[in-house]
Order: sequence, then structure tokens, then C-alpha cells
Amino acid sequence: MERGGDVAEMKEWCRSIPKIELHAHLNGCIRDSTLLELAKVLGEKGIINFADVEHVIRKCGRSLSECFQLFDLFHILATDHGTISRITKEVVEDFAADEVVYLELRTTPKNNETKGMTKRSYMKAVIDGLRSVDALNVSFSNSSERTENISSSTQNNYANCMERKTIHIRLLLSIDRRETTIAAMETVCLALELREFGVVGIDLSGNPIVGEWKTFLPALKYAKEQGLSVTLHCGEVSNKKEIQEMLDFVPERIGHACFLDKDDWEKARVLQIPVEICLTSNLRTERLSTIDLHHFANLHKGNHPLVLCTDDTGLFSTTLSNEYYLAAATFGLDQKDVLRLATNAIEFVFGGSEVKKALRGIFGDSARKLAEVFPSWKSLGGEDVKVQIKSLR
Ligand SMILES: CNc1ncnc2c1ncn2[C@@H]1O[C@H](COP(=O)(O)O)[C@@H](O)[C@H]1O
Ligand SMILES: [Zn+2]
Repeated sequence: MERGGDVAEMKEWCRSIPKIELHAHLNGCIRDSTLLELAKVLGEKGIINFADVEHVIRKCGRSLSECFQLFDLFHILATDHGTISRITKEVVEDFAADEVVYLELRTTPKNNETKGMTKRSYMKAVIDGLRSVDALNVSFSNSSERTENISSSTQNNYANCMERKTIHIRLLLSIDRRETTIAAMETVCLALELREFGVVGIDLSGNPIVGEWKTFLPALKYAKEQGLSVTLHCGEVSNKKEIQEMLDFVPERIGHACFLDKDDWEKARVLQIPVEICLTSNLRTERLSTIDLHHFANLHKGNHPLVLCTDDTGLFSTTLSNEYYLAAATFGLDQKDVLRLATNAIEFVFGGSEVKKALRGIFGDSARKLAEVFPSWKSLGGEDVKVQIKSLR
């Protein structure tokens, strides 16, 4: 990994392998260029001061609280339905360009009376955005490959459909920690209503120093009872009591987990709760002083279920392949380890058995093709991974 050629080959390897993204916030993944364009328009209308906003958007390395200030700005910039659809389309295109084959995109449904926006109409705009992607086959139905969920232009041209990349998308609705119990319950009910449009679960996110666990618990419990999967931002800041309560809830995954202590990790290990690891996000928001101290190392060593994710590609100027490369470069992973990590993520998706089967097929095909392209692949144990993929079927 130290020589230039090796670095370039590993970066290319991380880019070219199929990947699964399980922790990405829609509005945190807005392209900088789109954000600046939106800000400029609002500046011209005198709604914001463009010069101030430009400085904030271009700033690198923000504290966690600065990130949440920026999210408030994002929400001002992206309030109308058309913009939400556009952002969704671009985010999907960007993940697909990075060889993401399955994306679980999470977003917080928003009410905005002045714009005539309700949580339901916000989600309709997101779903319209998925439908408007025309350069890819977008499959976002729970009942898998139903053609009505493949973008309309694709249906018109079967030959094109076969040539295009396919990206499987599922949606998680986020409860913001500023919300009340009733608002959280509304989001869960909306998620249940939108199951046929690929909504598979609920996320709890937002500023981790705001709100109390007991406020969200009734809605999260209800979500679970109704068969929705639940993932929680857990231990993003130090909060022993809340971390314990969250683990006792037994979510299907947790995000970040930066401030779990020994007992908490033991509980997570016994319960085998998969952890969504967001290296760049944790580093940029100063959850740790240097990346080599990240809990990824211990979890990986202990074979704890984990998945590398981006959190907010736009906010942190990262990609999923960059996260894989960062993990490889920091923790000494070889190509075999990287592909195994990417493949293991199949087991933690909320999309159900049909999509898992499809993903196993994609990873199996890709392992065969990559073996031809990368000369070092065979000596690095490509055969092992192929065997592993087979045994997962
Ligand atoms: C940095 N780590 C993080 N910790 C907690 N919550 C985060 C987050 N990054 C993003 N969000 C949550 O996602 C929203 C933006 O996307 P949506 O408007 O929902 O699409 C933010 O407002 C915040 O609530
Ligand atoms: Zn997050």
C-alpha cells in the first residue's frame, strides 16, 4: 500500500468493486455544485446573502454543531418539491457512478406550510426523483423487479434496459431528534403507507445533543411491531444512559457507535447488532483525534458485523469507494479483505431476501470479472471470496 502503483491499484479496486451503501442522508449528499446553484438563486431573490452561504458551503472540516447549522441552511435551499426530486435524482446518479449497486437512502420527511409541503408530499417528491432517473435502471420496489418501478423511459426500450446499470434502492424515513412523539409517529405511519414504494425502515437521527430517547421510543416500538426495520444513530456523543436504552431496544443496525464503552460493546456483540461505520464523517466531526484510533479496527478484528458507509457524501466530500480506500490504507486491508467487507454488507440490508439474492448474484459475477482485470487478485485469494459468496447463496 505504500508504493504509488499499489495506492493507485487499491483506489481503482475500491472504485470498481460493487458496493452497498446503508447509511446516507439525502440532504447530506447534495452535490456542492447544486447547493451553490440553489444558493445563488435564493441570493438573487434576496432571500439569503449568497456571499455568507458560499463561504459556509466551501468550508472544509466542520464541528458536529456546525454540520447541523449547515443542515438548517440546506433545508432553506431545498424546500420546493421540484428541488427535492432533482436532488434525489442526482444523489442516485452519483452513487451509481461510484458502483453502488444497492442504496438505502434515508431522509427526514418535512412539513413546510409556506411551500404547501407535507411529509407525504415531500416523500412523493423523493419518489418522483427516483422515477425520473433515466440513465439507470432504478429498482425500488419491495416486490423486487416489478417493471412498473423501473423508470418509464426504460420500459420503452428493452435493449437500453439491458445495457444500463441497475441500482437497487430502498428508503428509510428519518425521525429528527427535534421532533415530538406525535411527529415521530406520523413519520412511522407514513413509512407504513409507503411500503410499496420501497420504504423499508426507520432511522433516528439529528443533532445528538437534542431530544430524549423516551420521546421517540413509542414510535420506534410501533415501527418494529409493524415489521419496519429500525436503525439508530447511537453513541455519536457520550451518553451512557441513552446508549444502554438504545441497545436494549435491539435495533437491527446502529450508526456511528463512537462512544460505546466495554459493556456496551459486549451487549452489541452478544446481540450481533451490525454497525454502520462512517470513517470520514467521524473524523471530520472530531469524534476521534486520528483515524487509526477508530473502533473499526477492533470490530473488524473481532469479526463484528459492520458496514462501511458515507453518512453525507456532499457535506464531507467523500464517496463510498473513498471510505473503502481509507479503511484499507489505514488498517492495512488487502483487496481480498476489501471485497469481503463489501460482500458481507449484503447480510445487513433491510431490503429482504429477494434483493439479497439479486445482490449475491451481482457480487458473484463481479468477483469473476475482477479476477480477469486485476493481476494480483488470484494471489490475494480471489478464490476464497468466490467460495464465500457461493456459500452465502
Ligand atoms: C454528521 N452525522 C449526523 N448525525 C446525525 N444526524 C445526521 C448526521 N448527518 C445527517 N444527519 C441528519 O440528516 C439530515 C439531512 O438529511 P435529510 O434532510 O434527512 O435528507 C440532517 O438534518 C440530520 O437530521
Ligand atoms: Zn448519519
